[in-house]
Amino acid sequence: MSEITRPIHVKSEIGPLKKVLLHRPGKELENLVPDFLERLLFDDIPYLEDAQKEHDAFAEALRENGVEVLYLEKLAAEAIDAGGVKEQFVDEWLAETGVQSQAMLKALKDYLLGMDDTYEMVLKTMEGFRKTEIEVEGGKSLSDLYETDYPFIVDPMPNLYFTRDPFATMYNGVTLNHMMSDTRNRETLYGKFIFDHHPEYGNGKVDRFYDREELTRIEGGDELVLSKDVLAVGISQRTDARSIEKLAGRLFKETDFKHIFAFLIGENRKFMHLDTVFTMVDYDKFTIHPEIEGGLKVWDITPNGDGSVNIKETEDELENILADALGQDSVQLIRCGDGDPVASAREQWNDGSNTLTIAPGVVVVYDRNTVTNRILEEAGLKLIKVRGSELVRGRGGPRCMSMPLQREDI
Ligand SMILES: NC(=[NH2+])NCCC[C@H](N)C(=O)O
Repeated sequence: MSEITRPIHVKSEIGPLKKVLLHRPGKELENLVPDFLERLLFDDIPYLEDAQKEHDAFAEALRENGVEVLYLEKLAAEAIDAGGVKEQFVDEWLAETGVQSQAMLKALKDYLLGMDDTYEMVLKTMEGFRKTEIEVEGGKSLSDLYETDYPFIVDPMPNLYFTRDPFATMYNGVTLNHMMSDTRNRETLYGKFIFDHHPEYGNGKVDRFYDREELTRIEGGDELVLSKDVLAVGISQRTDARSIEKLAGRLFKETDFKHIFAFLIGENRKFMHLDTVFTMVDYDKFTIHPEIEGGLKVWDITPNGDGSVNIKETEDELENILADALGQDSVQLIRCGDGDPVASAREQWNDGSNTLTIAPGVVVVYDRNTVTNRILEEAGLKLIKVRGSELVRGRGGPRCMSMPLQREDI
C-alpha cells in the first residue's frame, strides 16, 4: 500500500475514504423558480433549510466514519486569497455570466469587489443575482428590457452541491472538466482557481489530466476509478466518446491504468451519468440499474505502448469483464429495486444506485430507497443511511454529492 503523500490520492472507488470535498447547499437553491428549472437541470425546488440539515447530517456521517470533510467554497476562497487573484476571479466569473451590458458588468464587479470577505463573495457568485438586487447607471440593456419576465441578471448555480461532476480525482490528479451545460460548466471555474492557486492543491501540486478549455465534454459522474488498473467512463448525455479517447492517451502515459472501459449508456436525462446506474460497493460487488443491462456496450481501451491506444468492443458478460479486469473470481451485480420494474424505476430516479463507498463493503445510501437497501444488506454490505428528501430533488445521491480527495489504497 503506497503512503498518501500527495494532496490528491485516489486509486479506487472503495478504498478507505480519508478526505472528501463537499459543497453545502446555499442560497443558490432559493433562486430556483418553476419556469426555469429545466435550464438549471432541476426537477423540483428543494426547501433550503431542510436540504442544509440533510447535507450537514451527510457530512457528519462521513466524519463519524473517519473522513475529513472539506468544502468547495472554503477552498475556493482560500485559493483566491492565497493567489491574490480576487479581481481576476471576478473578471473570469463575469465573462461566463452572459451579461452584455458594460454598465451592468461594472455594477456587478463593483458589488463583488466591494465584499471584503472573500468567502462571502464566493458564496454570492454561486447564488447568482436577481434583477431587483442591482441598479445600474445609464439605464437598462436590451436584454434587461426584452427579457422582462426573466428574474435574474446572473443565473444561480444550484448543482454545485454535486461536487462529483465539475472535476474528478484519480491517482494524484484531476480531470478539470468541460461540462455539457453552461449552467454547470461555470462551476468548473472554482476548480480552476483551486488547482491554480490553493496553497495545498494549487501550483502544480495536483496533476491535471483534462482541462475546462477542452472542446469535448466530460463530467465526473461518468468517471469511476474501479482500481489502480481500471477506469470506467460512461459515454452519456454528459460525456463524449472523443473526450475518453483524449483522456486515455494521457492517463496511460501519466498513471498506471491498464484498462479504460467505456460504457455506452446513451443520451438519457434519467441516466445522465454512469454513476446513476452503476457504482462499486465492494471488491467484487456493484450496484446496477437493470434498464442499462440489456444490450449494454462496453469498449476496452488499452495502451499500445507507443502512445496510441487499442479500442476493442467487449463480447463477454459484464460480470466476467469486471471480474477479469479486477482479478476477482466473480463479481456480483446488485440490481436497483431488486430488479422489480416499478421499484427499480422509482429508486433509480431517487438515486438508489448512486452509492458512496467509504470502505470496502461500507456504503452511504439514501434511506428512502428501501428495496435497494434491503438487497444491499442481504448481500452483506454495511449501509450508512442518510435522509435525502430535499437533496434528491436535484437528481443526485451520495456519490454525486462527494468528490474523494484521498482514499487509502486497497
Ligand atoms: N454524478 C451525478 N450523478 N451527478 C448528478 C447531477 C445532477 C444535476 N442536477 C445534473 O443534472 O447535472
